[in-house]
Amino acid sequence: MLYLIQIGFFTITFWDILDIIIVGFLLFQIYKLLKGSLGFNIFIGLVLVYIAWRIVSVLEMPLLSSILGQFVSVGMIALLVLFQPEVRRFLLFVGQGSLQTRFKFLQRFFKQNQSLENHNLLREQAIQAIITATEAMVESQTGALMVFTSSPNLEGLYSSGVMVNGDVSAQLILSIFNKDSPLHDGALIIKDGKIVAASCVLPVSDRPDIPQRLGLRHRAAVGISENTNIMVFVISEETKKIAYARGGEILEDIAIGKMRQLLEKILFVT
Ligand SMILES: Nc1ncnc2c1ncn2[C@@H]1O[C@H](COP(=O)(O)OP(=O)(O)OP(=O)(O)O)[C@@H](O)[C@H]1O
Repeated sequence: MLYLIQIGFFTITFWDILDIIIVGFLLFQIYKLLKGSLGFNIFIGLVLVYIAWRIVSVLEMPLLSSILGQFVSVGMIALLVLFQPEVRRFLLFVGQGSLQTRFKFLQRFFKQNQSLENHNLLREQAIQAIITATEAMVESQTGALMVFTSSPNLEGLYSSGVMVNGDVSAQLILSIFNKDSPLHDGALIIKDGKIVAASCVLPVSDRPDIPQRLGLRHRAAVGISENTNIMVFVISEETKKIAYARGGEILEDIAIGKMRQLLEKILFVT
């Protein structure tokens, strides 16, 4: 036996301490459950009877001890009957607590996996939507300017256009760049996989080395990509070619497969 304190015949062991802590915890939980209810007074009454029984037992008063003893043992059954709803609540609380802790890790693991799967699915859908819209615009010789960013400091740019705040879909992109749409002029801005704004005016690059054949749409793509981490795709209305601008440089006439590869690299990568 592991003795912690021993004063003459009076000894306290480690198990006594643990016993007191557990009983204290259980009494506190019962107090929390019954606080404010009528059952609280009954509970206090029963606790007092129990304490009295323990005292008379220690003092070796047999008659009183056996009466109170009977009362306490019948009292246990009465307690269960009287506090049936509270006991149920208590057991539910104990069971729920331990189950929750046990499964918390698994829940977190599955949640993380699920959100990663959702993220990848959304990303794949967004890339496919942009590719589908691009193919359709190339086919119909529709000019387009699409800006991709994750920078939070572009408010100035949005203010020149119209806020959209929509999910990326081929239909939405095609409707925006449709020649009859009031939003077709200017740039579409996609931030973190969302279409944030359309019809935005971009700063035009004045670099002298940009080929003369490239007009304002391409120069605006180069302009916004200079000194920023912004990537831009341009679809030429005139030549039906796709161009890609980044870091102030422009790659003309990229294949649709190359565009998909670039989108996979830049579009809300985790
Ligand atoms: N500063 C700008 N910001 C955003 N979009 C612009 C800007 N300047 C021009 N554009 C867009 O470019 C269109 C004009 O394109 P323009 O023909 O001059 O350019 P381009 O580079 O030759 O393109 P394309 O090959 O499609 O003709 C405008 O209708 C407008 O939609």
